[in-house]
Amino acid sequence: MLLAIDCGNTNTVFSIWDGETFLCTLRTSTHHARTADAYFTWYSTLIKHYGIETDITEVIISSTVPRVVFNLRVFADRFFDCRPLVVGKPECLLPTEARVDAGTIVGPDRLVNSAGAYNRYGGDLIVVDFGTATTFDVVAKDGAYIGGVIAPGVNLSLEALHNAAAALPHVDIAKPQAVIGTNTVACIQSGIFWGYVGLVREICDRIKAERERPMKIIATGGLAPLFQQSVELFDSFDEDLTMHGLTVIHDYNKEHAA
Ligand SMILES: Nc1ncnc2c1ncn2[C@@H]1O[C@H](COP(=O)(O)OP(=O)(O)O)[C@@H](O)[C@H]1O
Ligand SMILES: CC(C)(COP(=O)(O)O)[C@@H](O)C(=O)NCCC(=O)O
Ligand SMILES: [K+]
Repeated sequence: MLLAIDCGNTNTVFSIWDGETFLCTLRTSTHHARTADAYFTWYSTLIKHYGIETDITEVIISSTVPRVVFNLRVFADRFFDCRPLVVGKPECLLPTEARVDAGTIVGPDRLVNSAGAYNRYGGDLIVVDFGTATTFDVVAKDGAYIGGVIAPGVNLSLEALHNAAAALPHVDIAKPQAVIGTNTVACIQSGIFWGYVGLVREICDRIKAERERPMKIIATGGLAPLFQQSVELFDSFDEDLTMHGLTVIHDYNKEHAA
């Protein structure tokens, strides 16, 4: 069985893949100082709680936070006696190319999303991931990641308003009743919600115009459905796209191992 780990700047997600389905998905906050022992304590408690029979023999990691990789490597080695595959490291082969400026280190989550999306939907895609940052990954006809867009994440924008303006409270994102807010919370929700609808639409339209072709828009990340329910922004919402991408990259490396 494969343990796939997707470490973002906010959350770290573990999923167990038995070759056909994800048996479970566990989520913890990302914290670089968490030790291998602490990961295992958390992990084994939840596995026991859910009563899942596991036999982890392989681990694959994608991390947008380089500092956490060391402890995750020790975790894989100590508790599963295996050397994890780390996306972005030279020994981890990718099924598709990244055609970007020389010297650019693309976020591994974006390479994984591109590989997962190409496998499920084919080429000519825009993958929108609502994480700490909101990323747009452009996938060419042949599956190559050819660049994209990085915008501040929804929650990050809400936090930035609260942190910088003394009179603005912390607000959770929600679809506002109207565009014109008649109280402070409604005003902030409107600014972020409708601002993001505009941001996503404008960026996707401009990418399509720049590429001069129709493209499918695939959304992932917990906040995508919130946007989709009010306006048609995406062609598909794919909750486990990053995890799927990790299994695709894992399979590719098994097939092509020397
Ligand atoms: N279903 C959801 N509803 C509301 N907020 C969510 C949901 N899923 C994730 N978030 C929030 O969205 C932000 C990004 O989360 P996540 O996708 O886990 O980011 P990352 O991959 O960068 O760690 C975080 O602030 C998180 O709390
Ligand atoms: C853009 C990101 C911060 C998004 O990370 P996330 O929101 O998933 O935590 C990450 O993909 C990253 O650090 N990228 C490096 C630069 C690049 O992709 O071009
Ligand atoms: K992510």
